[in-house]
Amino acid sequence: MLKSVRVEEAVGMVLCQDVTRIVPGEFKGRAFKKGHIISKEDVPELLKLGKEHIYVWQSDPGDVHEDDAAMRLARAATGENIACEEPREGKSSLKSTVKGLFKVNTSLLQEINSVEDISIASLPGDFMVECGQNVAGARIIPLMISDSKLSRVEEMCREQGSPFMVKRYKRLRFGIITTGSEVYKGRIKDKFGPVIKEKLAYFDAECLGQIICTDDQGSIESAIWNFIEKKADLIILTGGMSVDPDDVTPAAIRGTGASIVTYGVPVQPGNMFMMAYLQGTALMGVPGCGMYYRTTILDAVLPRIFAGELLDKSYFTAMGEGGLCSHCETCRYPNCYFCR
Ligand SMILES: Nc1nc2c(c(=O)[nH]1)N[C@H]1C(S)=C(S)[C@@H](COP(=O)(O)OP(=O)(O)OC[C@H]3O[C@@H](n4cnc5c(N)ncnc54)[C@H](O)[C@@H]3O)O[C@H]1N2
Ligand code: MOO
Repeated sequence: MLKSVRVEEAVGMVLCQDVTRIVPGEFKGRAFKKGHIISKEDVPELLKLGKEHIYVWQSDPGDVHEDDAAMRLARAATGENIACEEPREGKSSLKSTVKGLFKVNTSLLQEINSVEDISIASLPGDFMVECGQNVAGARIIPLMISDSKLSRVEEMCREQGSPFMVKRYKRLRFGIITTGSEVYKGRIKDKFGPVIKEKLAYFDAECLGQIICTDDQGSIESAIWNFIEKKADLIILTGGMSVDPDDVTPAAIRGTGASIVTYGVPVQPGNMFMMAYLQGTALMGVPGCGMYYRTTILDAVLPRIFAGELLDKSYFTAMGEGGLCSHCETCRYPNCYFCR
């Protein structure tokens, strides 16, 4: 239990929170550390900081102090490939121990945060994270909490698992099929292949090659089968995705008998994107915008493919809200709302 006492009477007692000193333009920080045993010399200092009364700790078996509580919360919430740190100022940070895709059990996190005085804030789910990146912070609303509330949270996590985990990216094999008579016939230089290769380099993927096809359905289908035989996990087809008579890429994908997840997504740039699966291989038809804009639908989809997830139609339909890129002067994706 916390008890307020006059500073003059607090000598020998344990300070229950950090005491902050602010001198404008000079200093802002901790003057006294939580846990400090107050001495006679501290009394005038505390009075100068404007503290005539302070909280001291009076032990009560039903209460847990904020640091211990933060640690218990963080431990309960820590899932696969996540580590939690010793609390500082009543907060324990959860960090990813790998590069990968951060996943959140949204309903569980909401249930946890519905317990009074509990607060866990995290990155949004399906966020690409680096090794060592902060993914969540756990703290209680100060300065102490009843053991029963913490136990409730621990029980939820025992029953439903942790609300957070990070999925490591798999090492996938991919092929690129570049379509367009202008590229095939050498009228222009291919600019799409390098963009795709650069995006995939982030995931440390293995490139099985690039096939350049003219706008002919049969040739594109053969190129798809070529990569299927080479056991590609992922085939990316570029160009020919929209409305001209020469745009035959969607027809070629359908022509292989692949099952189509979607043709068209509520995302700009990326409207004319196609996603399909053929014998377990993911096929992606990427429209011309994927070559032009820094961030498109492809950047939202790739991390989930590399995390080993199977994508369905509802994943794409949910992208409408937040699917409109603002084309910021400096793109900070994934630190933005796009495709969440
Ligand atoms: N009336 C409509 N017009 C457009 C629509 C629509 O719905 N109705 N959709 C638009 C969208 S969205 C996109 S994105 C673009 C492009 O779609 P495509 O994937 O069909 O792109 P292409 O026509 O094949 O090429 C567009 C442009 O880019 C050049 N290109 C293509 N591939 C390469 C490459 N590998 N290297 C260099 N340059 C390349 C190509 O020469 C064209 O200039 O359609 C909108 N239009
Ligand atoms: O497929 Mo287009 O992507 O929206 O510019």
